[in-house]
Amino acid sequence: MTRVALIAHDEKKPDLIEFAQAHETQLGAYDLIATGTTGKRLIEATDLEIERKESGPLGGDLMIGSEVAAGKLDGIVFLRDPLRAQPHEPDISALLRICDVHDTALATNLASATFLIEGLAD
Ligand SMILES: O=C(CO)COP(=O)(O)O
Repeated sequence: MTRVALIAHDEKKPDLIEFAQAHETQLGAYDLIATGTTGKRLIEATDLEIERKESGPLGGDLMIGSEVAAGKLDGIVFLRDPLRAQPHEPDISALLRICDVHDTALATNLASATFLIEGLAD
């Protein structure tokens, strides 16, 4: 089954929620995982079932990265906040890097997230 990770930094969580609501039917057909707070907010705002990992600053990005390394994920939507530094920047860089190592589809803004989700549907 297609497995997708959803992640957003705090300033971008409203955008990700709106995106998930707009694509709820399609996302509902997938195995979904998310970092802790992102998952909590998405579950509150949609009817999607989502497996929650740790919060990003507590290792959630790395947990999702380990799934990428294990070849378990088909795509990641990761709406980063480009305007604020994050305390766990090394973990974020590690996740982006491992996606490139394994050629795993990664969207870091809404425009590319739309392409990713449309691509998964094909
Ligand atoms: O910090 C994050 C990604 O780097 C996201 O973590 P939360 O979903 O727990 O806010």
